[in-house]
Amino acid sequence: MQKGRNFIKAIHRSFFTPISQMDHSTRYRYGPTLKWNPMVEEYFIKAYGADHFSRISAALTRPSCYSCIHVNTLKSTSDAVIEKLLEIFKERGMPDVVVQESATTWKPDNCCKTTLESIGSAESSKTINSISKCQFPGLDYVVFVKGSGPHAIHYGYNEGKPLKEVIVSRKCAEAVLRGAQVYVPGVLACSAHVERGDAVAVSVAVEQSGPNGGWGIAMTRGTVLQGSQADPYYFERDGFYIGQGTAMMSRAGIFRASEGIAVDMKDRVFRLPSFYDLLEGEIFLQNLPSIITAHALDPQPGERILDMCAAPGGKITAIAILMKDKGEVVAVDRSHNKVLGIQKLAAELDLSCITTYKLDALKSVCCGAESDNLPNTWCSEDVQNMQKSDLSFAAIDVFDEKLLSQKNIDDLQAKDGQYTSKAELRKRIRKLKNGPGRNHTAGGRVEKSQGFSPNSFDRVLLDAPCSALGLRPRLFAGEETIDSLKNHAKYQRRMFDQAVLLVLPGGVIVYSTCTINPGENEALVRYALDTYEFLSLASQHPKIGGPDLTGSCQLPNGFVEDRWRTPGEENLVQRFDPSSDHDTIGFFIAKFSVGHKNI
Ligand SMILES: C[S@@+](CC[C@H](N)C(=O)[O-])C[C@H]1O[C@@H](n2cnc3c(N)ncnc32)[C@H](O)[C@@H]1O
Repeated sequence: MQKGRNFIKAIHRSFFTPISQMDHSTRYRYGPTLKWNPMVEEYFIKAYGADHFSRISAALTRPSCYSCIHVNTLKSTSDAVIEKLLEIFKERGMPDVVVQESATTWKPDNCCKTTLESIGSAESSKTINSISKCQFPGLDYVVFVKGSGPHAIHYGYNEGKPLKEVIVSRKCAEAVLRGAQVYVPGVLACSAHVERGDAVAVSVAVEQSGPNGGWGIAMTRGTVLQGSQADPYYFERDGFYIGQGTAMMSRAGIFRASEGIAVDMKDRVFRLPSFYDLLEGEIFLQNLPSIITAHALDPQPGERILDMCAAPGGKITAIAILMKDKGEVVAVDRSHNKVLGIQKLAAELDLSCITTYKLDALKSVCCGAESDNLPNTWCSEDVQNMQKSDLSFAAIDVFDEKLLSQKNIDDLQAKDGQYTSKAELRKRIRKLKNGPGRNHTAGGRVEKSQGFSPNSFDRVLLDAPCSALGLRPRLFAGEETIDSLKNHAKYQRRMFDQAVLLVLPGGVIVYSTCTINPGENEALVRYALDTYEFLSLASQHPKIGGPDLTGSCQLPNGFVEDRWRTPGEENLVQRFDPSSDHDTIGFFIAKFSVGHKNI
């Protein structure tokens, strides 16, 4: 840790510019550059071309400029929802929200500036939000609410009078950019003498590369900011200001409390209305590509459907709604608490056709009598070993080390009044985060599944755990290495093998990810078609995403070699490009028709 701090200080010194020579007006702005692992960056530049990749990289740092609302058609209609939302916006002091003719999506140009230059110079303007029904065929139950940004914010900097500031963690900042408030655990540093009610500028500390090639944040929670160049990450935070808010606690209070809102955000770089707790059961927020994934599966009422990685449950509930709640929809996830989350969402939406199980998707085929004649690989040691070593694979699943902060440890030690091992503390902190645990959950029970018989589902969705490099907004992307990307791909192929066994001949498999990594997308499709000759790519409706990448990619050092689609097949998949006009997250959908199985 000390080494890292010295390294950061060295960087500070080497870039030191006397304060009088700095142009502070450009410092307090939002114009981040995404950091990648250099090898991964080189791979993506090869795959996309330098210009295209730099557009993708810039788009990832911004949220989509609209919120996408899925209306539960079993309970309501888009028209009714639009009317209710207008009423709610009026009550919230936004009487000028207008209803627009149906929209496809909003081009970023119309609401969010696309280039870093324009981000830096964007003028703050009054937000006129609009609301409209989606125009894509079959998606009239989707409602878009337009937001705006990036806005230049006047933080009130005066020469010689430092701003009161708060530095938040990256995860916290990404949530704030999506419309959240700043909560106490997200605050890393705060100016001296901040009192409740003070206006504070909010910036983010993003991981920096350390001397040993890793990434880290060399800052202790509770750091005092002086508003000078000696402050931690002073130079690195240039262009990483996400808005201004009112401190809801004093500086001391923020670092003493364990929960609550620390800063009530009043002026945000991106203004997107919050839908928290709104019209529960009638609507839920869902990315457009996720909605389209459910359509691509084309589930029919009465069928038996499996979602192998179902939590938090967005796609499986969308599927159940498309099936009019008729049929058998099986939702599995390996996480007990996440399965409870699916149950909660299904109950909220009043869906009764969904059955949930805790199950490791790598073991989803039951290896009983029925499957005795399967090739060894399906239940082999290989698969079991992968499960043991896969903890680091599920990027969006990672345990939040932040919770193991010294303060949390101190609090728990103080409560106990005795020494407790770090492992025990970890367990308890996880409980604090995840709730009381499997045997003490309020209400729902989670059943464990032993797996399912081969050829027992009409359709299977594999919305695979992935590197999540398409999720927006994202302020750092350096954690993924070429090796970790390869591991994701291995894991996904093993899961796909299980999907192939479970689906009936004549059935459908839909594979999707929220990453821009072709090694987890196009390369999986190549693997599937090369391994199983009875699979073929099927066309998808509606088709909104672009074509996939064709050809192959090999780095000069031979590290990555991916074979992708062959020309002619590329239009059968949907690749959602975050830098495209649709302004969605980065996403990939492939749909396979299953012919007569010869395994
Ligand atoms: C991309 S998310 C799925 C999102 C979900 N389909 C939705 O639309 O709400 C991936 C999920 O896979 C789960 N997962 C990861 N590894 C798994 C495994 N081996 N078996 C089952 N689920 C797994 C994670 O817990 C995570 O919830």
